[in-house]
Amino acid sequence: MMTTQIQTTALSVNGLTKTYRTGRALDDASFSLPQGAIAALVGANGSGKSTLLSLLAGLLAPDAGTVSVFGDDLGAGTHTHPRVAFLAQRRPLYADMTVRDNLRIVGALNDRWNDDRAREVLDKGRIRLDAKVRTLSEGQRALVGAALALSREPDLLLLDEPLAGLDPLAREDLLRILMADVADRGTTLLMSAHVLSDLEAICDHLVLLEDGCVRLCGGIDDLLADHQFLVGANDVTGPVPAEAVVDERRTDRQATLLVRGETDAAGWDVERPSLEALVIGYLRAGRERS
Ligand SMILES: Nc1ncnc2c1ncn2[C@@H]1O[C@H](COP(=O)(O)OP(=O)(O)OP(=O)(O)O)[C@@H](O)[C@H]1O
Repeated sequence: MMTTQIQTTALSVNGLTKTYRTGRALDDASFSLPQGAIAALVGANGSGKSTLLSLLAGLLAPDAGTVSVFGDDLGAGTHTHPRVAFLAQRRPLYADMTVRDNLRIVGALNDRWNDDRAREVLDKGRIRLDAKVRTLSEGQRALVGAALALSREPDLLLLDEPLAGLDPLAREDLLRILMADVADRGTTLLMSAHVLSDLEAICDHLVLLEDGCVRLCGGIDDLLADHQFLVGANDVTGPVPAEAVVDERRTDRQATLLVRGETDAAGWDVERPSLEALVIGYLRAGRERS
């Protein structure tokens, strides 16, 4: 018997726009993520990633556009949603208090709270409850931040550069804990990152921002299948339509084009991009445009 799987939309963003006094940080951004997606949010410095995450977390009010989380509209002002947790880049913890007191305070502030979940995460990270937060390393603090976020049992977890400043082992610990949550609870993750090699193995969706606009988004397998590198001698001009070319590199001898969609590649060698190469192609093209 055939079964039809109906995909629930975890997050739907439409025309989201935010302007600071310094200028427009997010410009008519639209995308959606299915429930259970593990999505990487990438873009150059200043492209709007933190602004987008703060808007989705309901900590900033948009100038225009809508955000819907599991079908609930967040509305126009600053509204947090009980099914959403946000781990901000600066990991807001009470540094002079113990880990236990941090849990107690954040637990008291949230209706949805599972203290056992926090203790489980801290235990996995070998972090003592009576340790003062200020005595913890960067990696340990990241785990405390993750414990606080995961104990709210979010269905959508937003993470702003969760791996920044962590050594490879601490990154692995944090990713393992996040992935266990995804496996246990089907949590949808959207996390910003600069180092894609960390996320390549675990992410299945990508959202790429360029100057506040969503330049690329979708399932990673589909995006990779829809792009190719065409490599040839520098004098190959080939029948590639200009609008298909995302990025073009030329050295004295060789030309490399990143193209989107099926094109006639006669005269070129065709290579499939890795996720990192695809993202770098878009970022480089974006930098040249700006
Ligand atoms: N509170 C603020 N007031 C004024 N301008 C801001 C504020 N926050 C961000 N910006 C500006 O908005 C733009 C987007 O910034 P944002 O921090 O969202 O980008 P980002 O992609 O997260 O950057 P990074 O990768 O460096 O963390 C930048 O030009 C930044 O200078």
